[in-house]
Amino acid sequence: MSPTASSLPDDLVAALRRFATRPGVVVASDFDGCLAPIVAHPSDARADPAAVATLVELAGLPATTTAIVSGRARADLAGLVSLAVPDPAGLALIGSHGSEFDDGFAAGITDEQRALLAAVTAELTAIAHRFPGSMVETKPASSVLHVRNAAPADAEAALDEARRGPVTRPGVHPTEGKAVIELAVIETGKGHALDLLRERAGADAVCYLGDDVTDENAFGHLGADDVSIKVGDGDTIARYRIDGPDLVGEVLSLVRGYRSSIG
Ligand SMILES: O=P(O)(O)OC[C@H]1O[C@H](O[C@H]2O[C@H](CO)[C@@H](O)[C@H](O)[C@H]2O)[C@H](O)[C@@H](O)[C@@H]1O
Repeated sequence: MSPTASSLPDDLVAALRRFATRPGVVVASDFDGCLAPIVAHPSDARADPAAVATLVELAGLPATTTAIVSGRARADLAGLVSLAVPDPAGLALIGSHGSEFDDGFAAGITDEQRALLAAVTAELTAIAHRFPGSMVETKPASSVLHVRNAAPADAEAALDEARRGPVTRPGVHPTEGKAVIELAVIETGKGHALDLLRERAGADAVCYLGDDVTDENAFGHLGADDVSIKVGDGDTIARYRIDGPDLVGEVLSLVRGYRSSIG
């Protein structure tokens, strides 16, 4: 298949062409805000089926590893991905901000951490009850206070209560994202997940797309031969930027086109 004209920036197209001709590659993307547009309720997020299908097709090419690296719990991520492509064979799904691989947790959870998570979840739930529109999402090693559907003043007050309360507990690792504050009881990092994918595949280069604060950690693990792409607005250390999730499918499709056309 030969790549066609693109609405992507010229320098990004050139970088993707160089990337696709490397002997071994990893192509990975964040989920929310990249493969799936941001929506009001986490359970309503839907990935672009064509973009996910392209990742699956890429995974079928020689020396090509593909992955979705998400902040979501892996089981939640797997459920949403299967709505787009029922059998995403070959596509690695990594949840909990890079900690939850197909083969289980990179780091185990101790009884002490489990107790801390229960306490933190109870505190966030109490905060959510006081601020209408807020809600708590639970994951295997973290809990998230969502304030996207709260009035602006309530949203800020809820986040402040979390920052002054459960965030200060020893052993809690807070991350702020898009209308959320997430409290984990283990250290997470999407960059570490990319390092593992690169190492396991013996890859020469990695291409990663991300839109949120936790994706900056992933971008920080990429080097000169890699392609880092920020999706949407906001400060970033990524080398390239595209306007929004609508263009993610185009990036993946271009890589597939270039990579399928090499001998
Ligand atoms: O790493 P990602 O795949 O981007 O996951 C990051 C978080 O995504 C979800 O929350 C975000 O998307 C929701 C649906 O569009 C939106 O309502 C929320 O405001 C966003 O923060 C997910 O719920 C979190 O668990 C992920 O950590």
